[in-house]
Amino acid sequence: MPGRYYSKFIPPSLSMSELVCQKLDNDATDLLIDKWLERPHRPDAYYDWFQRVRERRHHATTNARNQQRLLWNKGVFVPENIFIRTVDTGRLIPLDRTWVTHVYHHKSMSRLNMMPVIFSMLPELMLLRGMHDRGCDDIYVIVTDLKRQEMDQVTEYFQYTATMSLRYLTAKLAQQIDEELMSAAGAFSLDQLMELAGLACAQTLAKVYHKDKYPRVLVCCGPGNQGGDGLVAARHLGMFGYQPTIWMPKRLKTQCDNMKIQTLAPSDDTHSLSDALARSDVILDAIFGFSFKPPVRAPFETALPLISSSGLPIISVDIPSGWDVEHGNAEGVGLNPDVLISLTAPKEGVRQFTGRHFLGGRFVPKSMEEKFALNLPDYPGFDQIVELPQTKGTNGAQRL
Ligand SMILES: NC(=O)C1=CN([C@@H]2O[C@H](COP(=O)(O)OP(=O)(O)OC[C@H]3O[C@@H](n4cnc5c(N)ncnc54)[C@H](O)[C@@H]3O)[C@@H](O)[C@H]2O)[C@H](O)CC1
Ligand SMILES: [K+]
Repeated sequence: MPGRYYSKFIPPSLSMSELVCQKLDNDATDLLIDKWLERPHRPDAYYDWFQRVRERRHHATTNARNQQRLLWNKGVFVPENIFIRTVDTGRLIPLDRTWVTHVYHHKSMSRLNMMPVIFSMLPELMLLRGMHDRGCDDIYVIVTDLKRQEMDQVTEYFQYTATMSLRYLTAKLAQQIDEELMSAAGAFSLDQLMELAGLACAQTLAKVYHKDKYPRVLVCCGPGNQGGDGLVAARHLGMFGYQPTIWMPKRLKTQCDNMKIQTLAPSDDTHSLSDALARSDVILDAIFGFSFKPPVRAPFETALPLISSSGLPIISVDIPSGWDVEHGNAEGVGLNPDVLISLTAPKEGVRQFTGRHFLGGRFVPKSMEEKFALNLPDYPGFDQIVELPQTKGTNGAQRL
């Protein structure tokens, strides 16, 4: 992993490591298991359970079901050098952190007292075994070739994320922070904030959708400040070499006109939107932000389904339009974007968002970050955006 970037909010993942995956045959697996069983221990429920796991494995392979595999690379096979991978993400997790984050939560382990073996590998393997019982017979054990110092860094990452996590904002808190940014505590003007927010949106789009393949960006702007973010983003996208078109049923903005960015005539019908969708490669959804209150009103109640049915990739600003700021897409009327760029801090409603998730709004003073316990991630280098880990929806077990 040397030289590869990860931080407290960008977890180390399989793609960052140079694993040599190896599939063990049954004899080799047995040898390894026997070696573990030789480790000093008192025979207990874990020992029995692991024996049963072994038997089941033999039974499974005899019946030509999925093979059990241990995967590792050339690293030295010692507990300090071992990560496991969770079944539902592609993350690598050091064993000691796994104990905290997963063992306690696994139903099948609840009847056992786990404390005596907290530092042992065995329950981890059983845990994995138990987790995989539902879907497959593989045990994924990944031995890395990380140096001690790198292991410490990764462990530090997990310790950090176990104790701190990014705060998700309610609508009220988002509004309060917004106001505070424009009070003496932040001393920003609305235009300044919007400029930085719009730049972050444009950077996110450019990072995910390259201009050679997705030159025609349809920027859909709503009636509030988020619509302003969209206009700023359109201007930056124009500067970056994209060909933005603005759909903004409520008002016009001179800067974009000056740049000859095509703006569809404001209108409450959605014909112009339908036409524009047919001529676009990607959509920037800057319709509703944290002041949205359902249900969706005209003309957006027609516009959102039109946008969804276009099949074009969508990047949403702050919250996918149509989602309740705190309860998400419970009503099912909102857009389902591929990418989300949250501003300042993610909103409660997007906890379940499974696409690529970026954070922008690199303008929050440290004092405000601490006051509101936002636990913001570090922005890399001079970027206006930082990508957050995807919350769920990827199955690491299938990705290796
Ligand atoms: N600090 C920051 O993070 C900054 C974020 N910015 C962006 O501003 C929006 C919030 O702006 P606001 O003007 O408060 O609200 P909206 O953009 O969400 O728009 C409200 C707008 O929409 C209308 N509306 C509300 N509900 C409905 C509905 N059901 N149907 C139709 N229309 C509806 C309402 O009447 C208003 O006109 C935030 O999300 C960020 O994107 C700032 O740019 C900079 C600081
Ligand atoms: K939005």
